[in-house]
Amino acid sequence: MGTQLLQLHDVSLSFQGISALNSLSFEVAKGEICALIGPNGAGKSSLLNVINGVYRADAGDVVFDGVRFERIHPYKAAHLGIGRTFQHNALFGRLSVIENVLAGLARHGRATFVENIFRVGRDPAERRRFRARAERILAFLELERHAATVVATLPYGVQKRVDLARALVAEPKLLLLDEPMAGMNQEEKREMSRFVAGVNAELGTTVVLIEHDVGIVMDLAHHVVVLDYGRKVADGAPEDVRINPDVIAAYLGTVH
Ligand SMILES: Nc1ncnc2c1ncn2[C@@H]1O[C@H](COP(=O)(O)OP(=O)(O)OP(=O)(O)O)[C@@H](O)[C@H]1O
Repeated sequence: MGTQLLQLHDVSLSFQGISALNSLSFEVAKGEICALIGPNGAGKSSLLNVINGVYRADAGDVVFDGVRFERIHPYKAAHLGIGRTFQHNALFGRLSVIENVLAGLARHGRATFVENIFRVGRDPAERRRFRARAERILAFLELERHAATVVATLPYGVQKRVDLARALVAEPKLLLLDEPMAGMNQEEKREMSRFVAGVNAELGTTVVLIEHDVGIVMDLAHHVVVLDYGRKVADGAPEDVRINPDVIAAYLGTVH
């Protein structure tokens, strides 16, 4: 798929002497969907946290869109074009869907988050532009009819899509999704997969996602990286990774 958008070189990270990532290297090509899989505690979330600056690696470096860094502040990562959703719901439950989506632009404008959502920002042109962006993303994710709905009243699967909208409204080049389908039933998972595939194909966003459901991963991802105890055990096309004996031993045989 052409050039690399993200490269990790020998990244290591440990917590109080316990290794979470062990000299990990891999690359993500521009325009692909890359899935990170591996048993619980393998280091998947830690890896996303290093890429977007929540954690600082002990060693190694990251190159994103031609910019090399050993450490990066999460604000800077967002400005460079790295978007993120979290494993646990980080939405504002009492605010509406559009207010939550506007919160995804808080780091990108001149007005503060509160000014934006309550429409009292300093710059009316910016406010209009942000609202138009939020409305476009809601339409793309088929959330328009929920725009004014308080998030906490929506079904879980729809809330996860609002979380996706909030990450996407900033128009990231790279979208990091931490278990976007966790806790969903099969129908919700299929629906979410369809939206992630649509974001990738139609908006051109490169995606790195963590997902435990191997069936979903095999259908959705172009590229799969398998971690075990902070090390990479496989890296390749889904059809090759699926038959790799190390993967079967490390992951596919593990019950979650
Ligand atoms: N903030 C932290 N403080 C201490 N240890 C941590 C911290 N974050 C992660 N770890 C440890 O690092 C290792 C990797 O954890 P991580 O959450 O990255 O794995 P994971 O593959 O995302 O797991 P899961 O599938 O359960 O989310 C684990 O041993 C975990 O206990």
